[in-house]
Amino acid sequence: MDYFNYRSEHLYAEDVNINDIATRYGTPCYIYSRATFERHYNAFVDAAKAHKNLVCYAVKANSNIAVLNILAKLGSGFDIVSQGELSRVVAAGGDVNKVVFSGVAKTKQEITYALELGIKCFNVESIAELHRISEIAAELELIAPISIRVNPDIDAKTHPYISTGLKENKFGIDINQAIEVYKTASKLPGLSIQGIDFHIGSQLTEVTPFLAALDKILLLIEELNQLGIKITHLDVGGGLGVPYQEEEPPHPSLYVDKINDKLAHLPNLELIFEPGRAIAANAGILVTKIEYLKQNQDKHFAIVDAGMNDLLRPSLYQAWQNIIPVTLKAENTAKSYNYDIVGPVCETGDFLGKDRDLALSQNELLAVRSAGAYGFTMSSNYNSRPRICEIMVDGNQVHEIRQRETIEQLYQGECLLPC
Ligand SMILES: Cc1ncc(COP(=O)(O)O)c(C=O)c1O
Ligand SMILES: N[C@@H](CCCC[NH3+])C(=O)O
Repeated sequence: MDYFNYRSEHLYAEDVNINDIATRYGTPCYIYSRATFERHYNAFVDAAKAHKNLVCYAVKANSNIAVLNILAKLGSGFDIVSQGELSRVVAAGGDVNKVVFSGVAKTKQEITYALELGIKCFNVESIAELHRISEIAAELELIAPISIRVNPDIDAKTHPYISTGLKENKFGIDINQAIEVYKTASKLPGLSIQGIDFHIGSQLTEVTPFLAALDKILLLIEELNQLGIKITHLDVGGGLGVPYQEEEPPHPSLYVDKINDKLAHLPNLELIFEPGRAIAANAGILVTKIEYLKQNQDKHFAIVDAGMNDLLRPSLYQAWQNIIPVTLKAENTAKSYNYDIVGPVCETGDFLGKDRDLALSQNELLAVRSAGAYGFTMSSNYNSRPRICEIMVDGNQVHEIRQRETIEQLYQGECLLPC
């Protein structure tokens, strides 16, 4: 089921014509579907019912507080990686008791903030971090709930930049050191061992790497048990992929089922999922206008008003995202060419898509699909371009959930030298 559909020749988000949104709010803009966020979140929760579970949405995928609020209302927990993300969860009315804190570089300030708020768990990524958390907790006379993020050295078979579970990646603690680290944790003041976690990468299109990692982690849990170190939750991270092009990732229910199958002998272990992309990617599109069409030799360019600063994935990972017209043309009204869809930024790598066979005209609108995750959150002001607005469609209602930045906001906080 898709909440972005054509009705006659016009693309709609739920019950709203995309052209109407673009006319009212301008382009480029991100447009999200509330029903899609809810459906994707519920797919995880419904599937996970067989086991005690908590879905902690990965805030980095799409951190708009309206998105977080929609998920919080459904009971979601959150996976965060910074004080900024945690503040967003609080601003969105999220439950801090359902927050897990990942990330390799947690600062003293961030740890203190999270500890005082009373988050569910720190996912610890190094021995040095473990000591830092212990010292801060002891000083504040608080107990920090912790989990060790284990790096299981498993190939996630995804893009190298978004693979996180190999021993050469900076994430987590080497699986061979994990037992020693748990032993240390059990002796340090201010810590309460709660769980074990792993996250092997993003945009995984098969379950096999997850299950291979899980096998290694289950052996570790057994070893911990024998040492008398009890854990109450297992956090399997995020990483489930989505279909951008021809990928066929498993449906969340299949993925969750396969994980549940492996945990049948551990009914009291709470299972935590940290999906980001699988919830947010296909809940959003990026709408952009063609400013100019241009032909150099045999090359056709459609130069659009959105660039790599608005959607970085194609430039950074050579990621393919579908690009479709917002209004379908009657056949034979425009000639189709092989286009590179490029942005306004002064970089050769500034493109949204390459080699797309499309019949295009100046000023028409295009929609880049699957842009709800790692779209706005990775955007920047490069080339002094204001960040664009975000719109949430809810049935036939349209809400501007983030205003387009103004030109003045670009240099807010900057100042001239006194002379
Ligand atoms: C620790 C952690 N959890 C969850 C996620 C979310 O991943 P995804 O969006 O692929 O589900 C990430 C990002 O890769 C992550 O680093
Ligand atoms: N930003 C990446 C995913 C990285 C996930 C964070 N560990 C993407 O757009 O695919």
